[in-house]
Amino acid sequence: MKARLDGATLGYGAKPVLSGVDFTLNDGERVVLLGPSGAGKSTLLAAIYRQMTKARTRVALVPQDHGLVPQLSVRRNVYMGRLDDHSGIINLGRLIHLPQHVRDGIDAILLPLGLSEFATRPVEALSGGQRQRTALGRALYRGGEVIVADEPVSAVDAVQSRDIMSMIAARFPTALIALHDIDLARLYATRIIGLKDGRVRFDAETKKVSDAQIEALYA
Ligand SMILES: Nc1ncnc2c1ncn2[C@@H]1O[C@H](COP(=O)(O)OP(=O)(O)OP(=O)(O)O)[C@@H](O)[C@H]1O
Repeated sequence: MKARLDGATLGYGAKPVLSGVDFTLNDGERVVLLGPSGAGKSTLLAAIYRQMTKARTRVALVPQDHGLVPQLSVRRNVYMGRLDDHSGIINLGRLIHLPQHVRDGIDAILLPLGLSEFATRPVEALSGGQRQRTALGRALYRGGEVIVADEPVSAVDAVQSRDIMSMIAARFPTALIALHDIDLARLYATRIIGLKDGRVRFDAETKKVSDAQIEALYA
């Protein structure tokens, strides 16, 4: 088991966003969260991410806003995925010069993401889809037991989306991902959770979730 909530109430102020949440993320699962905008997908992801980092599980995160440093190059933003593997002094040095072996490791990640030609470009000069792929690159470079990703393919095309989800599946044994694309969720997830109106509406193996259940989330 990677994380667990028992009847949790999650939110930001007096009014909860989600209540009565029972949720377990098991090893080897690929769990996808579905639900309309504002249903609480990011809120649930954040709670699970916090719990796992507190327990010192190595987690790679793809936040919805990407969390990139706009002035730094694609390569350096990807390097950020492993900042906490090194001392401050090493990281400071690498801000100025990335050793060849580190560069090679990063470039191997950039290639399948179609970002090789942008390696030295500052993130602020990239398109939305290129930025999103940079954030994914940072997570793939980090690696770990789990990935937590908030709509990680919202800005890329359908073919790229499938390729990226395959890369995620190959690299991370366990995943918790919020998606908007229902077909992609069905293709990728071993389990789907539906959120609506402050509650978990269903939580089941993908093949046991009906189209009607999913449609009801967005009705
Ligand atoms: N930092 C915050 N402070 C206060 N309220 C917040 C904060 N973040 C989110 N909310 C509110 O919590 C609710 C759930 O937001 P959340 O981002 O979890 O939804 P979501 O399902 O991820 O939506 P989307 O699909 O649009 O990203 C919304 O009503 C939102 O306005």
